[in-house]
Amino acid sequence: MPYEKELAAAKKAVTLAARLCQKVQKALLQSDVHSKSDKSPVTVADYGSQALVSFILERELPSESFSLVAEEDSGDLRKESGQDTLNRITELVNDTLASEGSNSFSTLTTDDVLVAIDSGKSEGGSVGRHWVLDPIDGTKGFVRGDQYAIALALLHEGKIVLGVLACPNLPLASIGSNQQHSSSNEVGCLFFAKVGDGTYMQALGGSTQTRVHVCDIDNPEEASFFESFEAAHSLHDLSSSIAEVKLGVKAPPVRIDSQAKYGALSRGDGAIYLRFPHRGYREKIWDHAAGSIVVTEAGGIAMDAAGNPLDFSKGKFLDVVSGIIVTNQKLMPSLLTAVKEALNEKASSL
Ligand SMILES: Nc1ncnc2c1ncn2[C@@H]1O[C@H](COP(=O)(O)O)[C@@H](OP(=O)(O)O)[C@H]1O
Ligand SMILES: [Mg+2]
Ligand SMILES: [Mg+2]
Ligand SMILES: [Mg+2]
Repeated sequence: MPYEKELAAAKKAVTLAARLCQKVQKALLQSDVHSKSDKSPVTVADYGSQALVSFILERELPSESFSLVAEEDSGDLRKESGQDTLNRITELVNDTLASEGSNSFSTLTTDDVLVAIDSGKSEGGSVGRHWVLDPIDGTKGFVRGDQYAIALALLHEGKIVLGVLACPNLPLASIGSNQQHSSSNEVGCLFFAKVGDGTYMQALGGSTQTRVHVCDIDNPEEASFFESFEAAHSLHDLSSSIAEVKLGVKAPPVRIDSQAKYGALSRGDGAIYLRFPHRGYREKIWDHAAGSIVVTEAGGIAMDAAGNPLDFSKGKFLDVVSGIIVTNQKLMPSLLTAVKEALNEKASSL
């Protein structure tokens, strides 16, 4: 089966990175540092997650040439002022590797950690294979104690062929706004997809996997929609005018951070995800690579606001027209029409 060993390595890497992030988030919430706008613990988890994923992928796939496009770089850690942070990251990475329980465990030095982080400097592109990583997507959610994701995808000849999404705080039960209250409050989901093979979900750290599908709603009035929690990341007014006014969606928006939105959509928790960044913002491939294949392999579609497919082959930026929209096959035509109308109205009112 194509990409079988890559998928196994990606799941292992992301699961370990999630363990590191959970530990840091717990300490962060207990120490209340997040309310003091001290960014260092976040940095520690972002860097630690990136170092771990990079290290595990190279270790598990030694025969392949390794290229990684990732969000973070080690610049600040190489400065005098970054020494303490680097020591803390190295300790976290080694503790997490030790918890893996394998015999092949080796202790990493601070230099090893810097090298692992800097493996993420690749520019990607349309030729060859490149891993694409967001070590913590939804950093603001992470600091708040809310949703975040570790998002890893494989780009091959310009197409995303595999994606793994760990969502440590996402309930295993549905979070859609139309859902009945669930008796289970267990959290921690791992979504994964390979091209042509469907999307699966399992409990983070568990082994039983279930195939998931986007919802099959065709009446927008019965749909619900996801958007960013952060209004700075997406125009909430525009989403409301599209979903509520134009499409007649009745349910209130479900606002959560990170690519957990793609994961939730892939299992049918809601029907639509709308993202309209403020003018001038350029999307990055790591913010959508894993999420988009998780949704498309579950039967959904992700496009830009003009109806173009997402093109991950142009380097680290994902250039889109006006925004990103995601839904099932049945709703996409009416969603596209509503989006075009709303964007035209917005343009003519400026
Ligand atoms: N002004 C902006 N507009 C749109 N997206 C932004 C933004 N500033 C940051 N982002 C991106 O939004 C991502 C989080 O998305 P969401 O709002 O869905 O949680 C961030 O990922 P990181 O948290 O990995 O930096 C970041 O890449
Ligand atoms: Mg991100
Ligand atoms: Mg990030
Ligand atoms: Mg970031």
